[in-house]
Amino acid sequence: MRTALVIGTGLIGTSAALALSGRGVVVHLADHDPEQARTAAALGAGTDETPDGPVDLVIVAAPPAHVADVLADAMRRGAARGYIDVASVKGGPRRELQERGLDLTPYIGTHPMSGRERSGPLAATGDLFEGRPWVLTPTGDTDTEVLNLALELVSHCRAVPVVMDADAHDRAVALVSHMPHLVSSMVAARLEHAEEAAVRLCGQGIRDVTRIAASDPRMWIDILSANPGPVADLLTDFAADLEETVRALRALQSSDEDERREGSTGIADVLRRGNAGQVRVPGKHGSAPRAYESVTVFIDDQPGQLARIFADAERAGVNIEDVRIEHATGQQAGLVQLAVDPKAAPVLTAGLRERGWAIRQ
Ligand SMILES: NC(=O)C1=CN([C@@H]2O[C@H](COP(=O)(O)OP(=O)(O)OC[C@H]3O[C@@H](n4cnc5c(N)ncnc54)[C@H](O)[C@@H]3O)[C@@H](O)[C@H]2O)C=CC1
Ligand SMILES: O=C(O)C(=O)Cc1ccc(O)cc1
Repeated sequence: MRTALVIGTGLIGTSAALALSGRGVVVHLADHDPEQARTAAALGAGTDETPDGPVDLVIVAAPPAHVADVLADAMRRGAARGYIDVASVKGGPRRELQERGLDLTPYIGTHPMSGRERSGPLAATGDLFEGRPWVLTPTGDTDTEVLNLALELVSHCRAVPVVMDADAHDRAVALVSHMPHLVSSMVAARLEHAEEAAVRLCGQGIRDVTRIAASDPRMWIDILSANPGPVADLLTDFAADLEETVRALRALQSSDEDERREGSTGIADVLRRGNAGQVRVPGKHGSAPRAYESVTVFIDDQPGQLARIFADAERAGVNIEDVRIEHATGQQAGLVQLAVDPKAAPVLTAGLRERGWAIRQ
């Protein structure tokens, strides 16, 4: 691929453009708000000048509700050899294009499974898609040359291509992204009017559960409007679980011992099923999940602390698989949790202690 045109230069479009530009592809940037394209160009994602002739690949990164319009317009004016979009839903845009009677052989619906809570070009990074799945939904009619262009894009972004049927994709993302997003929002919504004294106690658990609730509601209204059926089906099952759980908790309040036992069984059941689902979440690089052991180190909130811990871990010959930081409420201090291979945990603990670090037992 030598040239590309990104239409919609927000978070996703600009991130893809940065990755392509970094690999020597000439990238043109367009947005219905020219200021966004100018910003993306200023960040080094390409040029906001209109291409002279057809480019190799058009990448449409506008909100889902606009994708079919933007694609249809680009296809009608013969803007490229191949066309893709990156919208978070895949069935709707394809059907809309079909209804317009367009030749869909040069089109592939795609979806990079990577994002951030922030929108716009200023939130973009060229490494956003690294190691993440990038779903491609070609059909039997898709032009092979276009599939190759899409695969080249995925490879330039260092993402992992995953081929799926468009509707199967929409059911899958309802399960792993859209439904969890709403549940996160509903948990976070409980905090809106909560007392300050309660909110101050927030720890890592609620931070994890509510992180994605910080996202831009406009984008999520678009996403959910394009995939309402599968999400509503999943929330119906979720509501049944909620009802069961409330019933079990009420039973735990009973003075009757049998009822309390039943309540306890009900709660144990939901927690056990949660464990069984959680272990299916893929580990890093999309591999099968691995059980790591956590070594927790106390740090002061000062420059250079993390760099020193990492250097000391290297001296101990231990590979850090993952890392998270828990900030202590109201103190300039925190806890760094280093996830390591279980066999390496005692080695790391001893190595860090030797170099003066305080390790949580
Ligand atoms: N935000 C995320 O985490 C992810 C989003 N996506 C998908 O990527 C697409 C873009 O999302 P973001 O980059 O997050 O949004 P964004 O809000 O950061 O950027 C969207 C851009 O599209 C432009 N735009 C809107 N209507 C347009 C039109 N008719 N023609 C040209 N440009 C138009 C906007 O001005 C804006 O610059 C969406 O379809 C979304 O579903 C895919 C994966 C992850
Ligand atoms: O939901 C997730 O897993 C995210 O991390 C962010 C995200 C949001 C929207 C998408 O279309 C894809 C990914």
